[in-house]
Amino acid sequence: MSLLRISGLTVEHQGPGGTVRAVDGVSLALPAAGTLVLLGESGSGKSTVARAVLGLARRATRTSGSVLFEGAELVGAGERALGRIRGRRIGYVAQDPTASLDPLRTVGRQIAEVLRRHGEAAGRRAARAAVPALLEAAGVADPERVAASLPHQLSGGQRQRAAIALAVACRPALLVADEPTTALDVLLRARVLELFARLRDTQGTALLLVTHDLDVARRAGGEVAVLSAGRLTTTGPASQVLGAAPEFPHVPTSGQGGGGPRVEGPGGGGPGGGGPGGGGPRHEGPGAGGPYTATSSSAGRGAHDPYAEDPPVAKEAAR
Ligand SMILES: Nc1ncnc2c1ncn2[C@@H]1O[C@H](COP(=O)(O)OP(=O)(O)OP(=O)(O)O)[C@@H](O)[C@H]1O
Repeated sequence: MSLLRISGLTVEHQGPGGTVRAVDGVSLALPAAGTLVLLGESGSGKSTVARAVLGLARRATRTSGSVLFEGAELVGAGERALGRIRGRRIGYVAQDPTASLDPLRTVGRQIAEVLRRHGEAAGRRAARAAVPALLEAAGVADPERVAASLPHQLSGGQRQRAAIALAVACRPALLVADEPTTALDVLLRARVLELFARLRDTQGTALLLVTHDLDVARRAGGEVAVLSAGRLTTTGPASQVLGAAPEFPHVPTSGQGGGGPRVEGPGGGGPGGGGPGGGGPRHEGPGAGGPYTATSSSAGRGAHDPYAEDPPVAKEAAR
């Protein structure tokens, strides 16, 4: 039995301009301890699939099809049932780490609480003592200071790593990570991918990774599913779908279209420039080849904040 089996998932948003079919008949499977990368340009529907897995349907959204997680149907499930799964069996790292972190409590307190709630550490003192190692494993260089900080006192990269530590503190069976490395520099990006691989190897944590970045998709390994305008165009092992990874470190920078596998459009910025709705549309330059090619119609549609409407639920999901 697959840990996660998505069948014929279709999600439509009703807006003032009419109905947008963000996801159209997507079927995917992820085994326990597996890795599945959802790859696609901005607006292709990646985040919508991730939200459906978390049961984070928005108002004015119609979802059909099936999302089976550990044999339980999540499409149409009630908030109570979803609440038992989110933040316990499924950990969530959002594109924007501020959606996961409570702004009023220190990072250390938030992580310690998850550790206690999930029986990873007995008692307040043991939980607090376990926090720095968890932060360190998520790539935080000075874990004691970060644990004692409020989220706004941290840099964007530190916040993202703290959010990852929080999401994995409950030892979930599945980690859903939506562009978790977009705001990180290339070395931290590699460390986060290593962390995911270690979690898979040591705890059997499966990973559903959402990214627009070909390089991240290659390095994450596992299966890749390419989404374009809400539909799956290709699925298969990363090495087959995307070819071999270039030598590390490889830092795609500007939008000249030559050589590199990922090309930022003008204004897209380098690493760190791709926050929600930030920067220009991201797209592949000429010569990128492969199945992952942007269409100009969908590349410019990502200027919304995908979590703006439901921060409390997103926060709950990360606990
Ligand atoms: N609440 C909403 N109302 C209307 N349309 C929406 C809504 N949320 C998403 N969409 C549309 O659904 C499509 C898919 O959006 P989604 O956020 O899933 O894409 P994405 O591939 O994750 O993009 P990004 O990387 O920019 O987040 C886009 O066309 C988007 O504009």
